[in-house]
Amino acid sequence: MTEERKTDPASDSSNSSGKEAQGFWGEAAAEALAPEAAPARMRELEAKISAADHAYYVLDDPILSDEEYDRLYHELAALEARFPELVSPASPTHRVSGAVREDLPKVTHAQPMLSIHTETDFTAEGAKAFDERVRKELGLTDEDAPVVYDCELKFDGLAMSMRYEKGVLVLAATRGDGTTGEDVTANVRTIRTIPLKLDGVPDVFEVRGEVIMHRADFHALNERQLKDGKKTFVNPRNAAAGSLRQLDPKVTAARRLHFYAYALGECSAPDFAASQTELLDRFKALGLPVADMRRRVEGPEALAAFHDEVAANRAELPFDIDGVVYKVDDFGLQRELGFLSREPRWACAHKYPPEEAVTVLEAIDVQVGRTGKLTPVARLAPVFVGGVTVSNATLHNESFIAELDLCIGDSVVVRRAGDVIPEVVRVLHERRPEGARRFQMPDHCPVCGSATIRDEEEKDTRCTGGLFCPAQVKLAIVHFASRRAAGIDGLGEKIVTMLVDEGLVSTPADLFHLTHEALTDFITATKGTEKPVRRMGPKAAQNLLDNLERAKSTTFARFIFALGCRHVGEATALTLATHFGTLDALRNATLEELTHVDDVGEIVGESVHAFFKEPHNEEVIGELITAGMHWPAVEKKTTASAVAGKTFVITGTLPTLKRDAAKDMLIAAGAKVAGSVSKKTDFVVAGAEAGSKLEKAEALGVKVIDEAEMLAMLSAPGEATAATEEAAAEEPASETPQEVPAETVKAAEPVKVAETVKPVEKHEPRAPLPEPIQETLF
Ligand SMILES: NC(=O)c1ccc[n+]([C@@H]2O[C@H](COP(=O)([O-])OP(=O)(O)OC[C@H]3O[C@@H](n4cnc5c(N)ncnc54)[C@H](O)[C@@H]3O)[C@@H](O)[C@H]2O)c1
Ligand SMILES: [Zn+2]
Repeated sequence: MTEERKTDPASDSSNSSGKEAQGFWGEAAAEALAPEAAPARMRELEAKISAADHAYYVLDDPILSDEEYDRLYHELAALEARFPELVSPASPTHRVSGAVREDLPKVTHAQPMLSIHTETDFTAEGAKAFDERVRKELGLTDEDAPVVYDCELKFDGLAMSMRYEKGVLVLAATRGDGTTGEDVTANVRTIRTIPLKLDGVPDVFEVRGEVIMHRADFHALNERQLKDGKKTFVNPRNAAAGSLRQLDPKVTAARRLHFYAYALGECSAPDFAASQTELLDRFKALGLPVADMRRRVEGPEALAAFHDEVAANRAELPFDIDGVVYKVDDFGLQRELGFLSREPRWACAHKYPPEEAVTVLEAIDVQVGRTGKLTPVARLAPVFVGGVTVSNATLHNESFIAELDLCIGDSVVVRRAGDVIPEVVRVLHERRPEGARRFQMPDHCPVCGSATIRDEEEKDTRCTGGLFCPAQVKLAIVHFASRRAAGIDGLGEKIVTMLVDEGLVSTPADLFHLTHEALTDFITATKGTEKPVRRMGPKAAQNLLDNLERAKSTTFARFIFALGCRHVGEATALTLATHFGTLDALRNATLEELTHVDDVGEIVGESVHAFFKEPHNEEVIGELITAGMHWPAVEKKTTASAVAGKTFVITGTLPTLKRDAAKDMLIAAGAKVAGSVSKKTDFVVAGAEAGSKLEKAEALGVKVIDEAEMLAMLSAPGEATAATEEAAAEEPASETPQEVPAETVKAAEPVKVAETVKPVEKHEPRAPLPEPIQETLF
């Protein structure tokens, strides 16, 4: 770091480590500078700071982040301390920065408006340093009582002075350069929380405080600006300044500004208040807005405690603050302490680490989530922001990168507020280096190498190797095993995690190769006791194996649903099963054939097509069939029964059928099955102990039937409706298992898969898959 500074004093963007990261900003750089380089560096810093001041105070459109500005400022101040003979009379450190807009009327302040000293140490040491300085100035020793302070929020807005004469608001002015400000009276009158009249105040009464904009209003304003094709504001502080320093009060009125009072300017009653606390209490009693978050305390520990407490509650405030302010409470002591150039000695700002910082985007990595979503992640040159060193930030998706117009190599503004994950919020396009590269989403999954597919609707890119990709395998197996998919009881997330982490299973097909020995094996416990433990108890293991055996006999629709192909919910699985009839027909279907299936459409069609095209998936599907998964042959079209198109609700315990089975039968016959009774319900099938649903049916006059009547209806012919049409209408387009209907089946007994069937060759696309035997019997 030191070396770097020596050889490249102009490098302003390397700001990552060491002393500076703890809040000592540019001072380290100043210490390291060779004396012969000082004059040039100081002139350079003055020019940079002046240019930044102009952009910030006059144009309300900063060209540096606050963190960069403060670092340059502190470097200059430290150089001035080290080389006093080189200090320029026009140095920006000597004046209250700020300037006035030429087209606004000017006001000379009756009393100058000053800045305040900033503590550069963000820790409790900052509070201690201030207290020590105050005690020293006052000549206090350890024997003396602690100093009493008033602690306040440091509002991040712009300072403003309001003059009341005989209780009437006659003038409002911005701080400007401290001596001369801008007359913004007409604009200030539009701020609703500011009283235009005050009762019982001295004849001349100047109230000073901060004009701010709430974060919510700031975001709304920027949205409006975007919509109207106007320039957006960088932060609420600049938006507040831009809104107050306006030629047209109507614009200010529309911007919803707020004001908080914290100081007294000229006042015709010299004894109006004896302390800062009393002043703020009196302001409040007069109806002036005063922030509640303030405290009168004694000694440096209490200052630091206030600093900490406000930090913890900062995110909940509706507006931005950039620190807290400590003020010696007693006005007598304040007078004694006096001023040092542009700053009172009796106050200091104790800031928080900046929430925004500038750094360089070094690379973009891609992570694959549990659902196969590819997420680009920014690899940043480490930067100290929001109190921690940040080197990664999520970039969400390709559109986010496009909207930011972000290239690898760009300088970016990173924001980290509170516990919120760091974000890239802006690109400094004017700093784009030569050779900056655009990012492209990879066309193959970085984890498993399967092809990726772009989902236009959801604006994201996904790995298509759902059955194979290690990033997705846990969720894929949990879904595969879920009740209305393969229906393997006892395979919840916890067991699946264990099986995958222990290396026993890496695809759903591996489940069928689990053995009792492997499941009940002893493993060394990693946490707590060193005693070896069993993976599973013998009984639980046997249950799982039995359930796996049972799950081999399934239906084609359940099988399709279990594969977990994106956008294929239960209803789509049923549609695909009835439309294609066989696994071979489905996996060989062209994109065109798929998108022409009723209720499938383009997005689902593309997803299914990509899924079956991916050799890795095909391999796993082959293994599932070889392992023995089978289903009865599918009857492609059905004659509708009397229940087709009707809506049923099932309630209570039916005498012979499980509710799930009854539901499957109804759906397969083209009925809808709803969860609650409404006017749209055609029939309620009630069993024993039916409760509120039955009452509701009776109240609404919905026909109530029993299981026998339902079965009779199922076997009675109805109008010619295709069963699938109705069922597919309620597509739950999600990845999570919901209610799945079975497809229309022939009442054939499941037959075992022929043992002679060979598994598909690995990685060989379109090699024939082993067929469940019923289908080859056709
Ligand atoms: N990004 C840029 O290019 C750029 C340029 C110039 C200045 N800045 C920022 O502005 C800062 C300097 O601005 P400054 O001179 O106004 O100093 P400051 O904002 O750090 O502190 C002084 C100001 O604090 C405000 N304040 C808020 N709450 C207060 C309270 N309770 N009591 C008293 N005062 C309170 C007042 O407006 C006062 O003028 C820099 O540290 C930098 O962060 C940034
Ligand atoms: Zn993958």
